[in-house]
Amino acid sequence: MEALWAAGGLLLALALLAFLLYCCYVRYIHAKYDHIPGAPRESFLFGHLPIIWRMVRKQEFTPDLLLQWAEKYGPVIRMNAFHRVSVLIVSPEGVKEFLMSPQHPKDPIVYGTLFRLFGERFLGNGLVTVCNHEHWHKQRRIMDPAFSRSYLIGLMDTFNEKAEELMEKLEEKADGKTEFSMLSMMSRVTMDIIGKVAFGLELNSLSDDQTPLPNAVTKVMEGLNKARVPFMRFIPGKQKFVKEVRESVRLLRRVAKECIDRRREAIQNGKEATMDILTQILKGAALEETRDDENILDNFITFFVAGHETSANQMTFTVMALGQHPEILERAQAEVDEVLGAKRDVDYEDLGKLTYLSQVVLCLFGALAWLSSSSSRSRTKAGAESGKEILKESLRLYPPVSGTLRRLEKDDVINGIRIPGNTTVFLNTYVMGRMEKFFKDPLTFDPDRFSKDAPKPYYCYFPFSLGPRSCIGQVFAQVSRGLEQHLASKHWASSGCAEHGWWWAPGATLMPCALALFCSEGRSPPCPWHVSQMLSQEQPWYLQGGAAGCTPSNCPGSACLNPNPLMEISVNIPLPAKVKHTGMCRGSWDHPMASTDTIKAGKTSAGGGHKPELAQRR
Ligand code: HEM
Repeated sequence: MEALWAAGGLLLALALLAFLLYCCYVRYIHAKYDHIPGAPRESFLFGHLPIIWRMVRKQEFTPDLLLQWAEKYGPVIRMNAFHRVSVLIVSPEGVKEFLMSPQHPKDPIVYGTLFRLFGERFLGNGLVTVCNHEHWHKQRRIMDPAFSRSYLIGLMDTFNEKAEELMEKLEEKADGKTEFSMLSMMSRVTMDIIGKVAFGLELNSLSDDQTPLPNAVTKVMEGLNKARVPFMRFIPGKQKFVKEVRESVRLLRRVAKECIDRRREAIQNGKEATMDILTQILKGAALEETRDDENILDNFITFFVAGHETSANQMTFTVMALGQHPEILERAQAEVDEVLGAKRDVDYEDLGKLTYLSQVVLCLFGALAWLSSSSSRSRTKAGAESGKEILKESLRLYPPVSGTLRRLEKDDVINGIRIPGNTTVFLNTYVMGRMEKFFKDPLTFDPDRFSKDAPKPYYCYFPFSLGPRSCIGQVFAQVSRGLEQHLASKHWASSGCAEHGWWWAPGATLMPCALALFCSEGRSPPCPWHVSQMLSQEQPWYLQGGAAGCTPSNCPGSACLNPNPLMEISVNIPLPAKVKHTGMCRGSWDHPMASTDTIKAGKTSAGGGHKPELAQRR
């Protein structure tokens, strides 16, 4: 017994000693980095983590904290977590240094966490996550031709076809009553397009939302967002979810394998291989000395994940922004009318002329052409002259991928501040895109800031990243650029609340949350925040769409011109019986293209993310 006590005591003493030594190490790290400005640490050990945890708990939007820090402590800002220090850099000099040179690899500590998802191999060593430069370069060189101009010209038919399918779906829904989630529509169309053009798969997720592969991708994205919660995998009550995510990852890899086997067989049987991403992946694999099938599967998943959600989010954000700015919408419409006229399908050559939409590559324009040709809008030159800026501006304020991380291996000096080697460096386009220092009046949506005569935002704007590791799918992403036109021409729009702005779900990518919208011309939009409040209130609520500070007591009755029975349809969650009346005021949102947002955020799988302060800054 005594021996047991002694052993226990010894273990305790050793643990204490280890802890003390660890504290000394943390102290040493603090001393090494404390010359770099940063917010005060909340805790010796946890550093700045408690601030972030608190925000995550309150479902606040963490990139806004970085923005505050950048403005207060920038351009080089220290962030502590245990013995690790990351440095956020918000200077063009720093962005240039870290993104343009292959000398600074992606940070393996951060990207390594995407190798597996809840224990299942996920992105592995695919193109986004691979950190070893040689390995990355070999893969990228082989994939690049799949994104060349000649390849993209060959894809026009597919894009036209998918665009038409989407437009048919939207037309079907546009009866002024039917509710649907715009984000989910965008997600499905981008998934169908990537499936087809990258891997020759007909997913048909736009017409059938029960197809297994798209559902698995959605589940995996949800898992990716939730995986940020520490020890999520081991939390009781989350086991079912974790199991579903793991099964989805396995399903993706299984489908990938079948698809690859089919393609290999076809090639062996002498069939001419389509020049798509899969062919390129296989070509790359064939050049390797040892075949690495797992790496092929990594890339299959990488393209699905990297390609579809980012594009869908960007499309939806842009649609929302256009909904808020009818005058910009009109200019965009004018351009499409002018360039496409009555054409139904769009040629590759047309794309260059749609300057407003910045070298649009994908042919959602096919449908747009048709839609705009049926419109009676007047044709002006204004749109064509100023067009291409909208999407750039949308990506400035709402970049789906907010930033990227690099590893600084040796000491360096940026903006006169010495950064020690072996540090994670964080470059963030969301933060820089919202700083007054780089963009005048940064929270105003103003596409003209990207016009051809305006000063170029060098190294402070990088929604597709910059340099060698920039987005290979940038041109694919332009699929979105037709969609706004369609939405423009059909009076689809979305809205936010003057008080609460848009909802965001910070996750693997930035995604808009309050996205279920339906085409309801002439109807004023309710504010998602107010609807959510209404749902959680005890007393009956009088909903006053979009107006700030609306309460049952101050609802000015007569202002509620538009008692709206459809409100109940437009809210995803069944309204409690106690909601007696849902009138909507004709307030600042009352413009001819008003439509309705409904609540998804905070109550749904989107993860919720709401930050009231955002609104004032939009
Ligand atoms: C609006 C849409 C998109 C945005 C905003 C976007 C943004 C980005 C960003 C910021 C990166 C760098 C990531 C990092 O440094 O960790 C990236 C990389 C990448 N993206 Fe995209 N992307 C979009 C669409 C696409 C599409 C459609 C595809 C595929 C068809 C794609 C495939 C990739 C790949 C493979 C990489 C890794 C490139 C490399 O490291 O060589 N992306 N993207």
